[in-house]
Amino acid sequence: MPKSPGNALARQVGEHVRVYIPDTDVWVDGKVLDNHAKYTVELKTGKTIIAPGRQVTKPSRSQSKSPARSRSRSRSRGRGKSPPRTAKTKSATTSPARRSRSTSRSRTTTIPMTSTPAKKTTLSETKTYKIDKEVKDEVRSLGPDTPTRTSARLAAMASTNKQQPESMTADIKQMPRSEKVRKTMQKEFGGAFGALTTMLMLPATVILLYFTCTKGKCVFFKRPELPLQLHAYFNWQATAAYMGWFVAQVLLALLPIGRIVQGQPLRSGNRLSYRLNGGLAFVVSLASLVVAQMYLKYPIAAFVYRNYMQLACTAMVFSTLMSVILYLKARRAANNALNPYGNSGSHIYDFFLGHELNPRIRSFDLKFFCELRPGLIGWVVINMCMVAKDCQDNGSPSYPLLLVVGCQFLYVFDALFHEESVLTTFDITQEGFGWMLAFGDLVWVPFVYSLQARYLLDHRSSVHVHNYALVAILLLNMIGFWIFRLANKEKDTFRKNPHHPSISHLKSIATPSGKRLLISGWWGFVRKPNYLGDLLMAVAWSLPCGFRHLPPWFYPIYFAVLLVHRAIRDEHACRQKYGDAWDRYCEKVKYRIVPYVF
Ligand SMILES: NC(=O)C1=CN([C@@H]2O[C@H](COP(=O)(O)OP(=O)(O)OC[C@H]3O[C@@H](n4cnc5c(N)ncnc54)[C@H](OP(=O)(O)O)[C@@H]3O)[C@@H](O)[C@H]2O)C=CC1
Ligand SMILES: CC(C)=CCC[C@@H](C)[C@H]1CC=C2C3=C(CC[C@@]21C)[C@@]1(C)CC[C@H](O)C(C)(C)[C@@H]1CC3
Repeated sequence: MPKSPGNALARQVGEHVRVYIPDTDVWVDGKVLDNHAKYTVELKTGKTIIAPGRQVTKPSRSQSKSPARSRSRSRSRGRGKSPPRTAKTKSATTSPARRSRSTSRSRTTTIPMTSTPAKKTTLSETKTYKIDKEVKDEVRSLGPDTPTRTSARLAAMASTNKQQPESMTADIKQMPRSEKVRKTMQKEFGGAFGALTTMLMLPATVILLYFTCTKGKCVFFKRPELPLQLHAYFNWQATAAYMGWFVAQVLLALLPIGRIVQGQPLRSGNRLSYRLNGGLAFVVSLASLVVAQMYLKYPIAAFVYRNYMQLACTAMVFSTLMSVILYLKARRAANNALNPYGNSGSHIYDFFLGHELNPRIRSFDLKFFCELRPGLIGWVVINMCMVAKDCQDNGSPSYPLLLVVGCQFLYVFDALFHEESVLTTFDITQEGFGWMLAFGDLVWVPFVYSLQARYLLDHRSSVHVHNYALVAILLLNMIGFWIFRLANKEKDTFRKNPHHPSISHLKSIATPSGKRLLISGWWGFVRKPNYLGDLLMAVAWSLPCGFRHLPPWFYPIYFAVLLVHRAIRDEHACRQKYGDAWDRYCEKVKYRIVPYVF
């Protein structure tokens, strides 16, 4: 590169240039402020950046390659062959995750930036290129302070690209196209033995919780008297009712009403489409049951109360059968559809964790459906049946019961009306659909999460909570809900469109995968702010039950254990995905869920 007299570099002060930022894998526009030894460039965001000559070019020059790549290619094949307005990405990382993929195949993703097909941005991965550490650190340290790392042009397009917001996630993303799913080497949950034990323990817990805490008694530690007759666990009415409920939910989900959106990119590079009509299913299901109970006089509440255990047992058998079918189906699925964490070769372990990631029957996504419909709506139905039963037995429902049912109604209503957010959660993007999730969705959620409501009905006479205390509990629930909702919304919006105006002020860091991590806002407060909000709500739902008995506190205790374990699992997955960028995030945001505690 020709140098100006003295120590000055070729690009003049005041000249508009483009700077290549290694860790971000993008070029950014800026203006030269100083050109001695290294360039000092002012970016459009107002920040300045110090970069060596090899990272700075004229805007007109093709940015289709990283500087190192460009130089080495130009020697052999001539330079600047790619069309202008493209950004070639590369990795300058030394993360273990990255190193392990040392083959560094070149991959290309084409992103529609506007409605004009000619204007496309091409991102692809090139081989690792070395950059002197001092400069890399300088550039890297600028990262967090630079809210928008692509050029202003990309950012402007992104924020106006309303038709295809999801396409914008790809401009910072390198999607592995046809990577083979690796064998699961490290097993979680204690491997096959742990999986088998869990599959026996969880149904036993559902049964024990029911029989140890019913009307008139609630003794968790005493040996329960379990009935030995089959009809205490199964009857045809309950089986028919459960199957009717499930089929009704499938039919509602299949209604050709509601937006179709795309999920996060899969390993194959594709995205799955999902129809969003959970809100409709929720309203229609509840309205139909209310009409049937109140106007048609079907004794639904009494039936659900009386057949609680039989309904739960039917759901257990059903979810287990479904998991067997899912496992058999998964064994015939394409390799890149498999769950990398449930591909160990052990039948028990893979059956438990889910061998396939997103099993579908045509366009009907079974995991997405089960996560939100039969179990979650079923939970509200059971709760409402407890309220109706309380009215029938006592003339009106108690305030503590109304409070708990109201708070949980809000939680489920929120999930169904923000159905799209679920597409960026751990369950949908990374968890296979096996026994654990099927049982969790179809049995655990409706029949364990409704425990507080059933307790408040069965022990109405022994629960006394002052109205002021109820107001304080409501407040706690709303604070939890507020944190939960905002945190989930922040991450969800960021994942769908990192340039969205509502989150453009948030700081984030680049990762070798091309995806960025939020490090300010809620995700800069703790690493799992959504879990914090959820836990506060869990406590608020048990407080109205008082402290006389343990079973109504089962939910927050289990939930704390689940979330701590889940946070650790997710961190492990994130460390694999994001390498040392994840460690930098952990250094910056020290606590996972509760500041100064965990
Ligand atoms: N009621 C219940 O029983 C349960 C409720 N929940 C709730 O479900 C919700 C979803 O939870 P869950 O799916 O476990 O986890 P998250 O919604 O927290 O999703 C985890 C993913 O978010 C991404 N991520 C993590 N940190 C950042 C960051 N700093 N910036 C951007 N993206 C980040 C990562 O995925 P990537 O980078 O690949 O996008 C990570 O794998 C939570 O609100 C939780 O409370 C969860 C379990 C049970
Ligand atoms: C013990 C056991 C069987 C564990 C399985 C865990 C499941 C019960 C939970 C895993 C993640 C869940 C989520 C929700 C419900 C519980 C399960 C299935 C969720 C649908 C609740 C409503 C929220 O708004 C949510 C949509 C964010 C959430 C997603 C995760």
